[in-house]
Amino acid sequence: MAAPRALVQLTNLSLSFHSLWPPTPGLATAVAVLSAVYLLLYRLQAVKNHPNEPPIVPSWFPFVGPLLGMVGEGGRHVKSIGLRNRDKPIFTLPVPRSRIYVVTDPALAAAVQRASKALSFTPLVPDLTARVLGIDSHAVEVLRQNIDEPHGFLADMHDMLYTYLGPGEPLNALSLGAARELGRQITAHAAQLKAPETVNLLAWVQHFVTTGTAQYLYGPENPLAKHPELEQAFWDFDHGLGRLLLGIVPALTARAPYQYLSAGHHETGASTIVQRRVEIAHQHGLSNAATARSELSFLFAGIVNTATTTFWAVLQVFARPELLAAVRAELPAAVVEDPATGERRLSMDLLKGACPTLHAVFRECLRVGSDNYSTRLVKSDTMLAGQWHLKAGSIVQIAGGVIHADEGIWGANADAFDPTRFLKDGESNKASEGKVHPAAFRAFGGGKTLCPGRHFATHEILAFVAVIVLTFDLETADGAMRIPVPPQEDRVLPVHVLEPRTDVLSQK
Ligand code: HEM
Repeated sequence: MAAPRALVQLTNLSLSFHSLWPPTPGLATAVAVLSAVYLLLYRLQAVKNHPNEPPIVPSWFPFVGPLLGMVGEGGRHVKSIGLRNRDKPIFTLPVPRSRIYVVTDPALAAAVQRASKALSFTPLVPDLTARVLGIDSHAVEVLRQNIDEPHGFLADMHDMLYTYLGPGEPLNALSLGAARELGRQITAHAAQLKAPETVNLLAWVQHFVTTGTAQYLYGPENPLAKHPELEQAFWDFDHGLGRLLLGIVPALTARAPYQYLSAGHHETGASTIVQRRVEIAHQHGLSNAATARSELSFLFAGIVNTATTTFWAVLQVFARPELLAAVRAELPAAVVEDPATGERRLSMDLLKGACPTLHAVFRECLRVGSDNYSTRLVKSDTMLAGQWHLKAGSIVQIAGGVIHADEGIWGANADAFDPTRFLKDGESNKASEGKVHPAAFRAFGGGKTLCPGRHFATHEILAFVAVIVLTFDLETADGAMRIPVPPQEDRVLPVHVLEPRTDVLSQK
């Protein structure tokens, strides 16, 4: 016999329920079994693997709850669990047949970074790369060889990147190339402006950074210059990355980068760092097709964080007249004049030291906007900081978003945008006075995976924001007095600095 349906009638806002009670015997049994299974799973998830395992935060949906939460709410899900459990420097989220250990304390984050032999990101790279970039099985095998040993593909690439992007001549040359290219694009754009122009600020900045980065990294024959439609495809890829990581949509194609490599354009027009990357890929036996896909990850690393951080820095400065005035007042100290030609140009060397407010804005944008997770696989059972037992095969995530929002670290105004916290004479200058743990600033990750591009990104972004601030005035498209700053869209996997939840339309 079919169970009677519950009927809800809505009449003049009064509700009349026809109850399922008394239940049929079949329904009652099903409910009893489901309840028992639920209670069992709920209790099971709270059972520790080891007495010293970090405290377990149970999920309302045992085991799969954290994964469902990440699919539905992105990084915000784990961040909100972390913020509700501030008393726990590390906690455990049980997931099917594994554990996720979430670290929310800077000192423990530093301990994770130090334990790089047992806690490593690299074993996760081959599968993630295959999922996101669609590289062939031979390339995946190459990535798997000598993981965490010298002379594997990943180790060689890692060492080369840290050498070429560390302080020194190659970094200076690349920074200068980037600043010149972005400066050239902005100047050309400003020169053709006859009347105020209304733009979507994020898209506007993204355009310059995308085409500029492709140009200075890969040269004039770069795929984006040859196929302008790829610019939108690149950002579609970016916005689909969360789903690619979760394996939800099929991998992309990389035909244009393949054509670029096959024609040998990297040998003639690309930056030295890209030439070295292609060399290493070929030395390890990667085909041009796999190398082309692998390069997409470098283009991605070079573009997305830079574009989004530049957007926030420009917006935050123009949204606060007093901040705009302060930044404009300090910029002349970074401008040098060529005595021979009288030509005035920004000095990359002077920019960071001579413009502390601009530098503080940059760092505060990253603190507020970066919810990234530094992820590690537990390769063998590990006692972290002599206190916490981490089980082999589990995942450790350092929750940047929780650490960046911690009032205990940043002060009572942790949720506010306040660049003075990074200024020596600032009002809330805990950070600049060295009272903040060095591992609390998570925007560039840390330890072995610390972003190799951080020096370069700092030069590039400071120079780019400086050029925009010196070249344009910005006002809202609707003529409102103040430029509003929208909240961040945090319901995504935070694969890079968060974008705004709503568009910012402004007039230049
Ligand atoms: C504001 C700009 C940038 C931010 C916020 C940023 C942030 C990050 C973060 C959080 C990671 C992962 C760290 C971890 O897992 O612990 C990373 C990795 C990386 N970044 Fe950046 N990045 C920026 C700009 C750049 C630029 C401009 C480049 C290159 C030109 C670059 C190249 C890389 C590379 C190659 C990796 C992977 C390193 C590895 O796995 O060994 N980044 N970055």
